[in-house]
Amino acid sequence: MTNELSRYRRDSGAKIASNDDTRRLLAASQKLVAEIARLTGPEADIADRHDWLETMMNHVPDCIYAKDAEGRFLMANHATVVENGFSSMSEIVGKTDFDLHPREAAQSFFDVERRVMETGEPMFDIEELAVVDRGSERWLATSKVPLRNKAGATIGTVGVSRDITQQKRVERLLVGQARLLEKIAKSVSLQEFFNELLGLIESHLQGVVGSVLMLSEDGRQLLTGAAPGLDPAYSAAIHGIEIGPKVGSCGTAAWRGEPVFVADILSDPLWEDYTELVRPFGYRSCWSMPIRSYNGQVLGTFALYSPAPGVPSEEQRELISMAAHLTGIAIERQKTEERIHFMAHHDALTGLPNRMLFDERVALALENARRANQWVALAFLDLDNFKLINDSLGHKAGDELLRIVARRMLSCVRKSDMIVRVGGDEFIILLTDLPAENGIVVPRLEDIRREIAAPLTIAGRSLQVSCSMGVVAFPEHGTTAEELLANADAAMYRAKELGRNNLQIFNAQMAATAHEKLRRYEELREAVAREEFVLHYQPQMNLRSGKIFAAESLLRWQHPERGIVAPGEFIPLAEETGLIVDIGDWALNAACHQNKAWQDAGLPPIVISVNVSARQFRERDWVSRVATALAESGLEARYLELELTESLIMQDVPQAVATMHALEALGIQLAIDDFGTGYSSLSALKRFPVKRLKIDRSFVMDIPFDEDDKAITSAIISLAQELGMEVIAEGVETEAQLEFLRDNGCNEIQGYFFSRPVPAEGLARLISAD
Ligand SMILES: Nc1nc2c(ncn2[C@@H]2O[C@H](COP(=O)(O)O[C@H]3[C@@H](O)[C@H](n4cnc5c(=O)[nH]c(N)nc54)O[C@@H]3COP(=O)(O)O)[C@@H](O)[C@H]2O)c(=O)[nH]1
Repeated sequence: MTNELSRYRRDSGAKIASNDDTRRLLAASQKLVAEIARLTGPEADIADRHDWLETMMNHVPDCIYAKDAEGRFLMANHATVVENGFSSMSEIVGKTDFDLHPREAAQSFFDVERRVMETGEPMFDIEELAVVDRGSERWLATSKVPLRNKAGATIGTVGVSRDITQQKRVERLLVGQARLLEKIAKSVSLQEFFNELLGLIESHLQGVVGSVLMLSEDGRQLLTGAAPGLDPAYSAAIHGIEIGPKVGSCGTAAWRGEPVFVADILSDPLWEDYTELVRPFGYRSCWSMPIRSYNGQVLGTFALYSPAPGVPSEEQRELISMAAHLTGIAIERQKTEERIHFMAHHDALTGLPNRMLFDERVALALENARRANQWVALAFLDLDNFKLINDSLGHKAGDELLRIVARRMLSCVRKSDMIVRVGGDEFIILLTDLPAENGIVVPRLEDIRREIAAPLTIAGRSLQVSCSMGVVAFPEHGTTAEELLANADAAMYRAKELGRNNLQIFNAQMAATAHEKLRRYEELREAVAREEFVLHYQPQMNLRSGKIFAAESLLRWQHPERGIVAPGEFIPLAEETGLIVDIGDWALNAACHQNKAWQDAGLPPIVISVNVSARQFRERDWVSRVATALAESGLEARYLELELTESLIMQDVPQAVATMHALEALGIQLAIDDFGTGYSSLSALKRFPVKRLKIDRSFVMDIPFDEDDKAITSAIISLAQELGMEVIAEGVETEAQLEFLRDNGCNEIQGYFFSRPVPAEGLARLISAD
């Protein structure tokens, strides 16, 4: 051991197994034992054997030594002599570790030797951490075996110590790397990761300090990520430095996108402009490596500073490279997580916060307002006629409109406020930090309405959109987010009822209306559960044959107290709440079963038509539900017709066409209901696999008096004929209407003129009488 050894620390106990090298050395030391016995015994004169043994021992780079029972050196090889600062063995013989080392270290060596002597058992590979002056460490693997005389009595120990510092450093580095990767996997903060990484590198390469600098969002500046070992004043001085072709090591490395290893800061031209800045801190060399993303984009720099001039060794280069690589992974990982978090909390189309983020923030906003005795305003906003724009100008235009509206709203609020897209064309506006007084909220929300209503151009068309708002204020209209949202919804409903394009502040009457709506919903939900429905049937007549060829099934609610309730009273609520899906399923199944029952009863077969709502049609398994209804009832598909409205189809034409083809493939007939009231494009119409157009009652109603209605009706009849479709007129109440329709080529009619909708038995009578 060298004179530099100032402190020794025993790190671990003995290991039972030894490695091959140790075994080899122990074998050699056994020979030494024998030789010592010989040298100290009566036959101490075999000089030749002594010579070769000494040569062998002195060429071994490890320390080999023998001590007596009191720990006095009996002999030591050349490595031991030199390590302890002597030049010949005679200088060390007779000395103990207490003469050579600090007491604590000497005691620990002696304790091991005493244990070996007492137990008679060797101890292998005791790892000892030796800390030398100036803090550098050395690791030793020491093995000690008992030294016995001829009679077998233990008279001391033989020891072998080898330097395993390099192996230990590599091990520690590998463990450190694994721990860093684990930290990346566990998504620890970047700060924690950087500090751990720099700690690892700095402990491995003593005398250097590291820094991680991150490139700013705009890619122009370097910002300090972590540099715990650098002088804080220096870190502060380079924070925000603009990258460039001659900006020290890091600024240049980030600019060039390649490593920049500067051997002498004080003379290198890259540091020319910064020598005065760095000089007081004493850094002389700086080796910087760009940190890159998976796709090669520069994210920052990893650098090592040393007080000594020079270029990095191969090992140092490898470490810098490894550190920059791991840092890149950690930064990318964090960016990915931030992106995922952002996507989960924001609307992809507008970039606005979504409902999830709103739910997370609103409770906090209310709590803050409560504590500060402030108000919070919450408004539901719905664009008027958005669907019309979306359907007529296409989804791309609709998306563009939503983005413009989002931008306009954002321009009217403060950073602390929140605009949330909750879906479709619905938004929530959350205004916070409001003084507790009336008269502030409405003007600010009216500003938003005005801004939204400003003219705009989309898809080459000039447009103006209005919106409706329902507004509540905390704490006046509710104290919890749920209560406020429900009341804002009620106010919004009222705004729509009043013809849209207005703002309504919540009031008690709205609460009553909302409660009534909720009550009606609950009642309808129970009606669905109890199947309190019945179908009535309205016959459809062919004027040429004079026979009923089909009947439209029309739903009625058999209310336990109110008796038969017309669909107009509950279908809108069912559609709004989604209950229509279950109700529609019930109606479809009931109609199929009834038609099959009529056929089984021997009545002439007719087609039964069933109304389909948009919500039903959008169900992913809708086609298979229809197939199931047919299979379960046993009705042949050709006796079922589904009535789809124009607006339903136009909501998503490609999807609707695909679903219609799937239904057609089942063998079902399709009809477009209320034709003429929607806005089917004629080019789209010819792609629809539709058998029949139903002229809406509103056109038939005023025939023969209204010239426009007559013109529209005859145009629809001609269109159907051109497209090879059947055409039926509904709502036919008079002979004059019937004559007009017949004269214009429409031979299928439905209406009170022939029959009102009737219960199943009534229709059976009509068909049998036919
Ligand atoms: N999704 C579902 N919607 C359904 C279902 N059943 C009905 N409905 C929808 O309710 C609307 C109103 O139906 P209803 O009150 O039964 O009115 C129908 C007829 O009674 C009425 N009609 C028929 N002929 C005449 C007439 O000569 N004059 C006149 N004033 N009214 C008449 O028209 C309604 C049928 O219209 P349409 O469906 O457009 O053919 C109804 O419109 C359905 O949308 C259901 O099961 N599911």
